Amino acid sequence: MDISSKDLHVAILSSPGMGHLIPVLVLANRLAASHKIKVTVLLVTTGVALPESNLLKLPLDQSLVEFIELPPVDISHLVGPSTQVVTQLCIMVREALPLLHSAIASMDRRPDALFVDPFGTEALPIAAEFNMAKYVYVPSTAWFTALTVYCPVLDKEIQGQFVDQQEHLKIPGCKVVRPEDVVDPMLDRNDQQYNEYIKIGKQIPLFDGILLNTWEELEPKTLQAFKENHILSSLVNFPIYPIGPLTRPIEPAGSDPDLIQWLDKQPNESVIFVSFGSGGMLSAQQIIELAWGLELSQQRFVWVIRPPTKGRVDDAFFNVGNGSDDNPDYLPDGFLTRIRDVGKLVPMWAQQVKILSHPSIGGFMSHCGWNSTLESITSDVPIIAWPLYAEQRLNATLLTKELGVAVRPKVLPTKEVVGREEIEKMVRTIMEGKEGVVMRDNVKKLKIGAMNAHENNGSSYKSMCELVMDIIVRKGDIIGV
Ligand SMILES: O=c1ccn([C@@H]2O[C@H](COP(=O)(O)OP(=O)(O)O[C@H]3O[C@H](CO)[C@@H](O)[C@H](O)[C@H]3O)[C@@H](O)[C@H]2O)c(=O)[nH]1
Repeated sequence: MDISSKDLHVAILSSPGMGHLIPVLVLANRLAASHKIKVTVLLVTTGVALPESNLLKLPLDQSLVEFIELPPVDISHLVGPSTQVVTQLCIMVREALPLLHSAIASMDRRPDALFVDPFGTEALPIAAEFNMAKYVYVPSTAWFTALTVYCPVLDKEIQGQFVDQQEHLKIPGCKVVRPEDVVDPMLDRNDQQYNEYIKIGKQIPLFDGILLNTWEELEPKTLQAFKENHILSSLVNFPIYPIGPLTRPIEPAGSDPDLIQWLDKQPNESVIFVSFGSGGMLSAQQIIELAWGLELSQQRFVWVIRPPTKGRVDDAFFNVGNGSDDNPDYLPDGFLTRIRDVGKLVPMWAQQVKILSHPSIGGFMSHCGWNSTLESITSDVPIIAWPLYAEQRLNATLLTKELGVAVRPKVLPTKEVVGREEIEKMVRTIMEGKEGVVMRDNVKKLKIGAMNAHENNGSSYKSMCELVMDIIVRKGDIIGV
């Protein structure tokens, strides 16, 4: 019996958070649409509504993509007010593992492979029990992944906090990491999220391969380092599948037709879009500086606005779906009247891809979540990099220092307030300065490279075919053909 991709069933486990679910849905779509694979997406839920009801309609081929929301997990007895997001995510998925087990056990057609995101690596024994091939899907860069799998080595080599190191962190074969760019879980080695992160780094290499939402031409050096086994030196031929960029399609006609009509009336590349992902929030003082900076720049803008955070900058991560903000009384006096003709505020959540891909958008002030970054690149839009949490400082450094498609503030926005003059300057730089023209040119070249990667002979297309072939071979081994 010959097995083809049409005979395959893949289950994908998504941890909570829009930044995790969206890339999983997009991957599910791709497997179904291009390879006719049946896909079941299993989402770990927390009882909070998703901010976008249309999201689940994303699959192009509803007959091949099934979506299962696992029953909500309650972790309130396991966390406190100071528990960090990464720790919460790991606990949520851990608590959901028995639910995942029952969901798979009750499937009529047992999946041939289980994909998990980095927070789902503890599902490994479930994949083994059900004879499934197992892969980790990291919806981010190869650089971040290298840091994650190499962190257990750095843990042994380096004394003291990573952020206090005088020298850059070295990962064999890869670009160095500046101490100030380390991911959030590496900021404090005494916090539980550091231990969770180390555990993830140790577990990833136990899978059958890693899928990355990047492409060969974007990160050649780091991908080469993986292939030549510099990073995972204990393993021979550990497969890496750079299958990106996978980005969500433009949202269907939706909630804010007035905004799109307004954008239709603006000149090409004249509007800056300001949004900090699904979880990003700013302090009260930073919101005031940002409002002034936008106003002083005299550029048109669309700003996804949320109330000031009372605590952390990632405070909206688990509950953005619950909020509303119709009364932004924290903005400077008279701001709304003064910006009436040039600025639009969208409370809490916007149709980001629809906005970014609109011809009138000429810049994106972004927290540099990797989905937002890819959406910006594939819409030809240069970036003001405003990293807040997770691996976003690494992404901002990649965008500014290596790819030349972004500017960023001199200070880290999580440490100091970025002043209105600097904001004004950055906005003008990308919207009307010479540097902005260069960045726009660079981003257009990146977009062409990204599109080529998905062509029939493109690197990501080939990588995806190799992945599908790997699942077929493993299924063949199991059923003995
Ligand atoms: O108003 C909004 C805000 C966000 N989005 C969408 O939500 C997603 C947000 O994803 P991302 O930009 O990656 O940010 P986060 O939600 O913060 O994502 C988390 O997950 C990413 C993938 O692992 C990491 O790169 C980030 O750092 C991490 O914070 C994107 O598709 C956006 O288009 C909207 O559609 N409307």
